[in-house]
Amino acid sequence: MSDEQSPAAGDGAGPLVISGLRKAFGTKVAVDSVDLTVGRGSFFGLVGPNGAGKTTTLSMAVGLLRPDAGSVRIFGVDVWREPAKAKALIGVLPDGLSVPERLTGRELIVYSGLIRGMDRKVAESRADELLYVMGLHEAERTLIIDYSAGMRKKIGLANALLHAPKLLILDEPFEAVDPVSAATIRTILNRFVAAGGAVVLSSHVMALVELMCDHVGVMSDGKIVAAGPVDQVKGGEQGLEQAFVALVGGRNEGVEGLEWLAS
Ligand SMILES: Nc1ncnc2c1ncn2[C@@H]1O[C@H](COP(=O)(O)OP(=O)(O)OP(=O)(O)O)[C@@H](O)[C@H]1O
Repeated sequence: MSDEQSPAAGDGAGPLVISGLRKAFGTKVAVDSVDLTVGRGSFFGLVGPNGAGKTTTLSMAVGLLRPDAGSVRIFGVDVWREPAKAKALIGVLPDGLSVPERLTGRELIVYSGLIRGMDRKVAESRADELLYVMGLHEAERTLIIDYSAGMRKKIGLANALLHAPKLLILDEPFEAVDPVSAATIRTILNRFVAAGGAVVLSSHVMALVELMCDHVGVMSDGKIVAAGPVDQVKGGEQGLEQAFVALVGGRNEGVEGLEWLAS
């Protein structure tokens, strides 16, 4: 894949360099020879239809799932050779984050800071700030088991930001999040990138990716079928959504059935 994918990507020590990544589950090749490069100050959107391999790719990128082949470097640090060093540099919002349900939101953030070796006072003051900006301060003493889907997303994002990472890897960060909270999260992420951080996010909302991201990678059937600056990937199409459908192929077969639905 060319350095066109993301600015300043050619030095090999950029925020994220994925090379030849592969993962199969039985006979299903979920991720097939994926190369991706994300440069400094870049906002990268990973898009693709259901089952394309986005979550599998991101899980391998952050050291949660071991690849069959290939490598992932975070600022030059190999995720599988030096996992602790690499993980200190990244903030992760995994897909379907499983969190200790019997903790309150505040406890989750503070304990997470302590586990990361943070001073308790620092962890507590960052927890207060993060809970406030995420609009979760009123729910800080509510058990996570009682959080809504959107609240879980936001507490997960707060957790990802806690240790001031340099790269954020976020699987569907806006899913189930209300528009006001989404605007707040967008502001936080834009500030993070403007300050020199890099963000990789997956999303199904093309308008959002087009609005926020400077670079995009399109996955289909385990492969990257297009990657580069958003305008380049859009090509001659009017919007990213049209380009996406053209790249991955629309699917309307069978829709003319279901006559019973209209009866
Ligand atoms: N643990 C697993 N065991 C078996 N198959 C899996 C596993 N995880 C993923 N897969 C398969 O790998 C493929 C890619 O899945 P993945 O979750 O990465 O896709 P995705 O692009 O994130 O999809 P979505 O947009 O629906 O979240 C799918 O065919 C899925 O069924």
